[in-house]
Amino acid sequence: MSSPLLTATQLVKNFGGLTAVANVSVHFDQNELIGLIGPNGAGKTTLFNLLTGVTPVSSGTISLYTDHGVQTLNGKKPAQIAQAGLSRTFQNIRLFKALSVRDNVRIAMTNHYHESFYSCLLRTPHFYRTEAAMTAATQKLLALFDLTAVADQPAKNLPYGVQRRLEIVRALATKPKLLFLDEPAAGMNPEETADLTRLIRQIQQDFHITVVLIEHDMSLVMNVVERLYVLEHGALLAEGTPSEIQKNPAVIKAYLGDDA
Ligand SMILES: Nc1ncnc2c1ncn2[C@@H]1O[C@H](COP(=O)(O)OP(=O)(O)OP(=O)(O)O)[C@@H](O)[C@H]1O
Repeated sequence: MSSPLLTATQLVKNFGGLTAVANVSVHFDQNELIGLIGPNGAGKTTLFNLLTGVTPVSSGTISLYTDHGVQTLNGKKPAQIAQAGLSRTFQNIRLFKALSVRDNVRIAMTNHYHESFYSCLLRTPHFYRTEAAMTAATQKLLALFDLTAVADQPAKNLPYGVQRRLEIVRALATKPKLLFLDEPAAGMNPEETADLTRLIRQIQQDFHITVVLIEHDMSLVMNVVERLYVLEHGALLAEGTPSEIQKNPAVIKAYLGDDA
């Protein structure tokens, strides 16, 4: 029996007269790999923005199941939501381009390692223990995702597909329970997309977290996810396994068209 991780109930987002998300309810269980698909402008990124606190909801509730009971995420800031265990990547790459690969990962980690101002200033034993723990955790992540050889290079020197991989590693460095990936394969060549498919599976196996993926590349989505939500015009059109979605007449009509 799967355990719930996050539920969002009747989410609405209005931008002036436009309803970008219309009464959408979704639930994500622990260790699930979920896809979110839909035509351009369907409301997928807006839904991610609502769930991660980037955009406030017009109405609806977002609840996170934790070891200490159910926590509502409504009204929380992105940093508080990240602290609660939700992490994400964006459609456009957002790295510190001039910093090294290692520093990009290390900075993402600082949210998780708490050090007081005085501890930093006075260089207490606790400060050195935290520094050592961050160095070890950074090295482990870089090794796991095949980035050790480029650890000292500025992020901007990496090929596009590797920059995207680094973004995912940065999101993982915050130790999330739930990872949102917004079109991770956008702009990738077939070889990079195949690498990404392996990477997403590896994250599932090694980190035991829930991954929610927005993706236009149907072969990637259908290959990787266990369950899918389909949005159209801001509303939920369908939910099901990849094979159920591929057979769903409403989805075929609205979205998959001749590709189904
Ligand atoms: N900040 C905003 N202000 C006004 N309208 C917005 C804003 N953000 C999104 N929208 C509108 O909301 C609708 C949904 O946009 P959204 O980006 O969520 O769609 P999407 O499914 O992610 O599309 P795509 O696949 O093209 O990325 C669109 O009509 C978009 O123009």
